[in-house]
Amino acid sequence: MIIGLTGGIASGKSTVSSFCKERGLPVIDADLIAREVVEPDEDAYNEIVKTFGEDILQHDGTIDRQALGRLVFANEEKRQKLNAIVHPAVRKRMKERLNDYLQRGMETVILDVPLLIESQLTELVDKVLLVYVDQHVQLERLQKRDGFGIEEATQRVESQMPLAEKRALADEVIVNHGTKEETKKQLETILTKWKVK
Ligand SMILES: CC(C)(COP(=O)(O)OP(=O)(O)OC[C@H]1O[C@@H](n2cnc3c(N)ncnc32)[C@H](O)[C@@H]1O)[C@@H](O)C(=O)NCCC(=O)NCCS
Ligand SMILES: Nc1ncnc2c1ncn2[C@@H]1O[C@H](COP(=O)(O)OP(=O)(O)OP(=O)(O)O)[C@@H](O)[C@H]1O
Repeated sequence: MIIGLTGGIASGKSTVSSFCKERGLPVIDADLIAREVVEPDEDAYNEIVKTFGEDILQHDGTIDRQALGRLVFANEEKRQKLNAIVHPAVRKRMKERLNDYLQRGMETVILDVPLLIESQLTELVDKVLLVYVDQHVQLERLQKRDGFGIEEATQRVESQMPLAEKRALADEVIVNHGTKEETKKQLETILTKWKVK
């Protein structure tokens, strides 16, 4: 079974995916792959520099993620341009990793993809598991974790489909308002229901 783990920025996906890893389940993390495919020897890196200019580079030539983030989350057209460069490469590498795991005989694989629903990647998965929080909790946790002000945090949250809408498209929902322990219990209940070993 291929499980698509999704949510919104700072909703708690990494928290849930680390519980899955602790339990021995293989997790493919789209955020990590999105970092790999923009390293300096990759095609997407050259496209990004061509599109956004050298101002988004650090002294060592790697992409300054803070600077690029400030640009794209303040401008929808720029965010779409970045998506058009990065997403095909992420999709390709995710499929390769998934095939590797399946060939090695894994019965369950978790795809941790923040934009699973927005990017129509649900076709890759058998079940969609959503990590949900109310928007005020999401904004508070995002500001606390990344040190953003309310304006920057709001821009990032609003660049994604509202979690309330994603809820209707998920097979199961973990509500991540309580303690991390309570979240872990919800995950266990769902995995048991899905007969994941
Ligand atoms: C804009 C970038 C440079 C900011 O980097 P930064 O290190 O600050 O954030 P990071 O990559 O860890 O992402 C944090 C969260 O932001 C959200 N997010 C990232 N990219 C996007 C996007 N294009 N649109 C909406 N939300 C996004 C996701 O919820 C993600 O989990 C980076 O996010 C990026 O290259 N984004 C484009 C690729 C992408 O869509 N990645 C998401 C999964 S494929
Ligand atoms: N149940 C919880 N109670 C309190 N804090 C939490 C809880 N779950 C997650 N957090 C905190 O909220 C922040 C966001 O969680 P996490 O990093 O797991 O989200 P994410 O969905 O993976 O985010 P992103 O999409 O930005 O990568 C983190 O600082 C995390 O420690």
